[in-house]
Amino acid sequence: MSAAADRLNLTSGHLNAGRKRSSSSVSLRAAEKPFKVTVIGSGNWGTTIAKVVAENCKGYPEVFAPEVQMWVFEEDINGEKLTEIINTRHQNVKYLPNITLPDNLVANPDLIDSVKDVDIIVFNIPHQFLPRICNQLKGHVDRHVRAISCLKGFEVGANGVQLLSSYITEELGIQCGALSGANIATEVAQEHWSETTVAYHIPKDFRGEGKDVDHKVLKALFHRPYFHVSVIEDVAGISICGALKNVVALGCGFVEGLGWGNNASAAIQRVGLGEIIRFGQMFFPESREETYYQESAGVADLITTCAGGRNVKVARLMATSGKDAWECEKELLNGQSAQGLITCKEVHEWLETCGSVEDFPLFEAVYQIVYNNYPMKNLPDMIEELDLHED
Ligand SMILES: NC(=O)c1ccc[n+]([C@@H]2O[C@H](COP(=O)([O-])OP(=O)(O)OC[C@H]3O[C@@H](n4cnc5c(N)ncnc54)[C@H](O)[C@@H]3O)[C@@H](O)[C@H]2O)c1
Ligand SMILES: O=P(O)(O)OC[C@H](O)CO
Repeated sequence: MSAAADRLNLTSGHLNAGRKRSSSSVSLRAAEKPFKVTVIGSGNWGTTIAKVVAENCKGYPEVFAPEVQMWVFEEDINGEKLTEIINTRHQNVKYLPNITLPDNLVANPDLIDSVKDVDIIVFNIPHQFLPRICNQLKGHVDRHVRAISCLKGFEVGANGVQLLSSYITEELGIQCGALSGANIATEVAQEHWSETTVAYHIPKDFRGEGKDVDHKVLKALFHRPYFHVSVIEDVAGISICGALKNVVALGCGFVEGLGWGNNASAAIQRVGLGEIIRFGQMFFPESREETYYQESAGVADLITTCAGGRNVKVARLMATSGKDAWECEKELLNGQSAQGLITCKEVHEWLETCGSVEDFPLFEAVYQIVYNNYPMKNLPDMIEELDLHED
């Protein structure tokens, strides 16, 4: 095959849509051996991203193996296994109902079997389950496997506060980037247009175009006509925003539930964006400030989450019902997770460890409301009292 002939000219609608920094070329080299892809996770976002990935793997057989495995945490749904329902009726009736999934997406309840001979793993589970999943995967994933984390949260432990992509790299010894954006799963699943950001550093042991994963491969894997992908390098920036916007969304839900309206919600988002950026500057200086403003994973995700995400809904119900966070999550989400409830505790623990709680009054207020029943009506004072700019 000639050098020209072994390059795929992906349609301009595929690789060239929108402003793109990493993939101005439309040409993508056919893989020597098509990349085999597995998605770990089958919740609301896990199933949606698996649909996106399976559509592209079917569309680009020169680059990807058409069959995509999706690891499913097995559940019994009215006497039937969830995996059987997905594989026969092509719907995830519990976590993404009324969306038809591609028939090349195969649900697999066996985690280890789902990553057999895999080249690319897409992690997409609620982040509290990541340590157990990584523990199970240890020893079963080759060091040349590449990964993308779609999770939103942090890992806080002996190593301080860690990005989940770094945690995956450390636990499994594989290169891992991240995908994050203004992406309410059901809207993406319904193929309503949205944007996202993928961030990935090319590793030192990169084996070459056509043999290894690069920015163009990642764009081909995730970009759809209804899901426009920007590929950048700032893994830390997009991950910080993705994790912390969930904490800000809880704050928005509280003031909305109290009936304070749009001005109060905008104030929380303003303060929240400032704290997100400060968190990045203090603890992840490699993150880039422009990512917060320019990328879908930045302020756009903050806006969409605060408008219609699960965290805001849970916090709103807490305010209107007086019930605690866990009751509200259970009542509203049918087994899905409001990640901000866990993230605000992780952030609090980390900030306490490094004596920086007072630098992040909104994050701290949200933590105190969720875990220690502080009255939400005091939120403005809690932010004001600790305001660094006060004389
Ligand atoms: N849903 C969205 O709109 C959305 C959008 C972007 C990013 N995210 C992020 O993606 C990540 C995954 O979210 P999601 O919406 O797919 O999940 P989800 O909130 O729908 O959670 C349900 C999933 O958790 C699984 N689960 C339950 N118990 C488990 C266990 N013990 N071990 C492993 N898995 C278990 C369930 O089987 C199910 O697949 C989160 O970090 C979330 O913040 C979500
Ligand atoms: O429903 P949430 O609050 O988990 O937010 C969903 C996505 O993260 C929005 O991009």
